[in-house]
Amino acid sequence: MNPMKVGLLGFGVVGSGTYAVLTRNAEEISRRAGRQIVVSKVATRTPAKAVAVFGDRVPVSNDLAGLVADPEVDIVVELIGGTTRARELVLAAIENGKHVVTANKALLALHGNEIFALASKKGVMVAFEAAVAGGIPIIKAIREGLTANRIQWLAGIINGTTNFILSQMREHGLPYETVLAQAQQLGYAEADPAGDVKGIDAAHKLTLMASLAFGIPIQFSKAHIEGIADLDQQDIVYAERLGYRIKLLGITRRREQGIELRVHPALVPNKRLIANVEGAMNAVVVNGDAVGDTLYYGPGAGSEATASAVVADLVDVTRLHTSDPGNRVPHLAFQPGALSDTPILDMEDVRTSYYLRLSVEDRSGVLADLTRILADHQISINSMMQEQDGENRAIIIFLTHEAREGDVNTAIKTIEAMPFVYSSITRIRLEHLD
Ligand SMILES: NC(=O)C1=CN([C@@H]2O[C@H](COP(=O)(O)OP(=O)(O)OC[C@H]3O[C@@H](n4cnc5c(N)ncnc54)[C@H](O)[C@@H]3O)[C@@H](O)[C@H]2O)C=CC1
Ligand SMILES: N[C@@H](CC=O)C(=O)O
Ligand code: NA
Repeated sequence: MNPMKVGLLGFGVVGSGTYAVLTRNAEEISRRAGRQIVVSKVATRTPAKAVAVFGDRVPVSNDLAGLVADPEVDIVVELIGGTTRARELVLAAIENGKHVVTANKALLALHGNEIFALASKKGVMVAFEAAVAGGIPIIKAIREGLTANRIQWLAGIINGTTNFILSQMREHGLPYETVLAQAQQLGYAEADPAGDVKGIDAAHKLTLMASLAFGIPIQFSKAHIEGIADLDQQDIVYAERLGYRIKLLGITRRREQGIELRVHPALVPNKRLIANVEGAMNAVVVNGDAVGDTLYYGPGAGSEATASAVVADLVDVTRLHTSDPGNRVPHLAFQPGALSDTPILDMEDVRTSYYLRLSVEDRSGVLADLTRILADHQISINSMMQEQDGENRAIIIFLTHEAREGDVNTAIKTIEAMPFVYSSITRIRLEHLD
């Protein structure tokens, strides 16, 4: 049988890893796929690196539009990143009847609905395992392995850079800026790490997982996104003393009124497996009504780890490309005509627990006033800690039971206006993950 011909767009970290894995494991991959999968063409902005690898065995150019139009290419692998040029090329490839494999979570979070609709119309596959949690086969797990379940919620550490930063801050007590520079040096962070530290990269991945879990269109613009830049070292230390770790979590949960879709730092009980995921590793917990909790752990980034997912998609596409498009696994796990219009909840309507830290005057009556204000806003205290903070000052930390975010916001404003409160309140959500 003729080999399946792959056109590679981009030859950076993931592009070069994809070629390395495809080549090294060629024999096993063809035994699995039923035929050989070969890179037949490469197009990238600066071809020198690829030319050095391919020599004259494979044509390498900077003609990306030419590659997606080439009748000899069966599958286009988009690994250039970004959302403008990548969108044009992916749509053109689909228009030309080619299957697409991409690692580009930003592209799919912003333009996935359009891309999947066109792909369904054209009867081609767009595979994206590498786009969420890199090498962890989480798309496969949610879309196929858990298909019997009504998924209730999922939560994940889905950005390696921020998890590395938080781990280093906790273990070595280093300030945020120092650790971020370290993450950049080690190559975990992007050249511009803003998307990582602001939580945007995690929100791209979470938005895709929410669609797969709940059968809703991709709605990145409705995600609530907070990053880790404002986290204070002292809260990492207090959290530890209270039996928690602070993690940047992506959480999506089905509620009666709608779906929560949020990325923010959170205290997680340190007895939870996910609280012990350290460094640049990723992990996702998925809760289904039949199976209960399942946990997926592994490298969310890196050249060959991400390539592992890209190549798995290539094998899937190779196995399935002659199948009836109507019988393939739907892009978003649910049939395109069966997506639901369940709304994404406003952050004000999210319910969770909270860690609240504030500095107050140390005199009688203060605690009573604080607890009264919290009670007035339907916020019930689970536990509290108090310690001296210089003369006549005390630091108070409340851990609350589940409360409505909007009520917590109002209570915080009321408390901050009290004359005996010396600081703004530090509020970090607390997730029991049950
Ligand atoms: N690096 C990683 O660990 C992971 C990356 N990804 C995703 O994989 C994709 C690729 O990432 P990397 O390989 O890390 O990036 P990279 O920056 O190492 O490589 C990008 C390649 O595409 C080329 N390129 C970029 N823009 C281009 C344009 N407009 N026209 C022509 N060529 C262009 C570059 O010259 C380079 O060869 C991105 O979407 C990224 O988000 C996903 C999971 C993990
Ligand atoms: N910058 C990302 C790379 C993979 O998606 C991360 O840090 O996780
Ligand atoms: Na993955």
